Amino acid sequence: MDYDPDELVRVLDEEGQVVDEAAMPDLSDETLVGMYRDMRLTRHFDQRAINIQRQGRIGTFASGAGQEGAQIGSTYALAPDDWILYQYREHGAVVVRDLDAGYLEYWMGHESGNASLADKHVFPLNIAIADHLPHAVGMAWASKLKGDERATVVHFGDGATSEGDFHEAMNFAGVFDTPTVFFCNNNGWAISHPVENQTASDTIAVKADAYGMEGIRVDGMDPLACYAVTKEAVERARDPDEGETRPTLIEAVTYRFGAHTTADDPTVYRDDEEVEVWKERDPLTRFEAFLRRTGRLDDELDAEIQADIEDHVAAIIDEASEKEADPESMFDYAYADLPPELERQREGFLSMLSAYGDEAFLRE
Ligand SMILES: Cc1ncc(C[n+]2csc(CCOP(=O)(O)OP(=O)(O)O)c2C)c(N)n1
Repeated sequence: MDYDPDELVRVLDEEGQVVDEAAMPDLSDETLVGMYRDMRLTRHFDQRAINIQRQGRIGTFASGAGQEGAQIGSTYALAPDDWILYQYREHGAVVVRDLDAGYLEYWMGHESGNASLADKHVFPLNIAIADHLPHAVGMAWASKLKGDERATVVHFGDGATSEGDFHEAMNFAGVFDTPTVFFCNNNGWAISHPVENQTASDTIAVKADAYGMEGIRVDGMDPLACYAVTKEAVERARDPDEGETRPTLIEAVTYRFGAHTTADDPTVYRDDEEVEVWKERDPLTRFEAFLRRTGRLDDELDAEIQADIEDHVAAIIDEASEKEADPESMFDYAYADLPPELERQREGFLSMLSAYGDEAFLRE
């Protein structure tokens, strides 16, 4: 699937010029600069997380670099108590709801990290692809039944659209008119599979037709366009005047600049030239150019923002690093009662730990 700007909803082009004045969201200067700060914070967090993974302080990390415009633009369009369910790469959505040490704890192997998002109306991270889509529809259905006028936004990748859960969730949402915003981050790849391997449809957005809902294809590298289409989708979800709620499928055409995770090497399946072409469309660079051109950002403010986000990320890394890892806890959260085979593995693991300490991890 190509990136053809003429076929996407856009507000800004690659140079940060406004290409569609009518679509320009009505946002204060403070909010626009806030969006930029959150995008930079997300990119910086991402880089630091990869660094500390390399130092052995995180198990595996999924970089979201390149996708900040889609994540932050869409999340700014929500009310603070709208629900967010995300996959594992959309750190920007968490950043908008306030990034703290708890989030990093998840990546450092502490179950407490998952629970840290509950009071931010963010569900725990979801590794099992597309499993969270039916949950998102259920959550939205609950809002509809309660009449609390909350929308539920669910993030997933292009690969997730090949799962049965995607189709079941879309079907249920269409039939029961749940206030769900399906936000597909089409970053071109599902690990080593290009999006062309996922579907024979022309686009992902077109699938909305089959389920009787609106489908929108937006430039995922343009935070303002992502804001605008999500705002519209969220309004359609709430519809307070009519008391009717409607779901929407948004396809944000974006790109993952880095590896699938720190356990992956993308050079074996995709060309460096492709990455370079997409880097020209970097959402951060274009948004920065827009803010500078319109007099909302200068070197002084930029340096202030950079210093502030560096301090913030350093502080949460220090705080999260103080927590002692508890390797035994890896057996704790999948089953209420461990099946005999896992119980046996747990016993074996504990006796290795007591005999060899941390060396136990290095033994065959
Ligand atoms: C149900 C399930 N099947 C397979 C996997 C292995 N897996 C992990 S990530 C991934 C690719 C997902 O791609 P996509 O949905 O496009 O999201 P992206 O990683 O590109 O953000 C797969 C197949 C999994 N985690 N869950």
